[in-house]
Amino acid sequence: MDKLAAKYYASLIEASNVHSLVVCALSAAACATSASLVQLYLLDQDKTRLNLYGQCKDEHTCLTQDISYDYYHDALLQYCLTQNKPIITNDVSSFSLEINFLPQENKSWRSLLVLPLLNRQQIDGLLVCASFEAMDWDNKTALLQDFYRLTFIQYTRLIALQVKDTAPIKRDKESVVTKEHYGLIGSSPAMKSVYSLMSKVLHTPFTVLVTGETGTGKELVAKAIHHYSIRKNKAFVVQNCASMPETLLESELFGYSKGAFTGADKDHLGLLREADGGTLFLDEIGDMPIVLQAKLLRVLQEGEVRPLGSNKTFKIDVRVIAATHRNLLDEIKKGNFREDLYYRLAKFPIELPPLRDRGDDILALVDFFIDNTCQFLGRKKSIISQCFMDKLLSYSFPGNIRELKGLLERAILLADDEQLEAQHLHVSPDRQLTTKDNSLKDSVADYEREHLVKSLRDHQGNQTKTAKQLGISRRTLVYKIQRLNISKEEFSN
Ligand SMILES: Nc1ncnc2c1ncn2[C@@H]1O[C@H](COP(=O)(O)OP(=O)(O)OP(=O)(O)O)[C@@H](O)[C@H]1O
Repeated sequence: MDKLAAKYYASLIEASNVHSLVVCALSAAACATSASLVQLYLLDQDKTRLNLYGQCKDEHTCLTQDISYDYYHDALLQYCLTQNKPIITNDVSSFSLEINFLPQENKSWRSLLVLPLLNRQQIDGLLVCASFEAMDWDNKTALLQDFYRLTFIQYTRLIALQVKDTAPIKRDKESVVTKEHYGLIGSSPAMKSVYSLMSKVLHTPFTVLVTGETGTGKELVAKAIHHYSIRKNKAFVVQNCASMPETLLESELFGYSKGAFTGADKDHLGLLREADGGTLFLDEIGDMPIVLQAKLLRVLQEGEVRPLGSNKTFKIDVRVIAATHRNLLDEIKKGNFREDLYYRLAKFPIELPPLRDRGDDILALVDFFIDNTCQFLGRKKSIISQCFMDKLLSYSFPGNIRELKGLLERAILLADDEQLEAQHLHVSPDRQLTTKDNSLKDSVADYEREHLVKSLRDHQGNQTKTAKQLGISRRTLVYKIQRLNISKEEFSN
């Protein structure tokens, strides 16, 4: 990197948008390491999702289309993020763990470097370098970390500039993150019931069980409960119970003392103690091994934890929020989940509705994600064509909000300009709503049409007043008028 440093540092400083910044950061790493593959992952604002921002493969740099990367299933990446330790090996095949983040190639990957990237003492991302040859990367880590520290400073500056440039963006009322919505987007009746439940449990120490299909926002709700509660200044600790083997999960959760097992060369606090005073979010609780369920129940009942290999117990004050997409009552019947733990966890259940039951929320979410993605990419805000929106609205979203977000990010990247057309939306045809659904859709549309026309008539065609009465934004109203093909004659007296 030394020789190249000047060139890349200069490009870093000169980058005028996030896109060119990422390209520069990837090229610099590829050049410094001579790796065949360089990937840059960044954590999202909430520090829960890892997004693949771009990769440089065989000197070809590109921003990726599959932005969100579900790293919970990659123990290696999780390890680097949680332990803040790089992984360097010249024998990738010796790992017993599956490495899903490296693309399948005809040859086998031989060397791997996974480097945690620090931004003001916090881990904000990971740099992955891989090669088919043996490499000597030990002496590159400090250089790369320094370079990326500067990249983060520049990144923050560019984002701030973008925000300033686009201000004042007047956002729709429903896309504004309001306090009563706890930072979540959506004001459908189904979501309002969720907010009401959240408001009841916020200031209690109750354990909460958040259920709902995958991608409905269970983790986001857990985080909101923490951030709006009196525990907000203490830790919010996340553990996915499906991503680790039983013994590792046990030592992660309960901690261990030095010498408890081979390799335990120092005391390990464990997540329950790390979350003391704060909140522990146990995702995919339905997948927790049954032996650990019994141990967790004991901790919840007694309010104390005993690390592995220790005879001391420690008092803890932790609010546990658990989440699952499984039906725990079914799991109890199958013998996979303890009934006593279920009743302990489900003291206060919150069920999140799937996206298809959230009515107009989809419009607010689309607006929100498009805004965020375009801002991040330094692009003008995308314009949605009618055919794009129609295709979107006739899709059933099995992956819910996460899928919606991914589809929009991909569409924005695929579009050559700011206009989003139907061909930019890659949805599986067998998930388009069926004819049967369509007849229901038509009846709903007929009813909606009638209701809108009446409301518009009542307000002499005044859109602001009509939107206010209907509890939607003016922009949504305009969109609906267009979609339902309502002409002016129909509501003017
Ligand atoms: N109401 C919302 N407003 C804005 N973004 C949301 C909302 N709900 C979910 N999201 C976004 O959708 C994605 C998925 O959310 P999250 O991870 O919380 O879902 P989940 O139900 O926990 O998923 P899984 O079951 O797969 O663990 C995240 O990027 C999250 O930020």
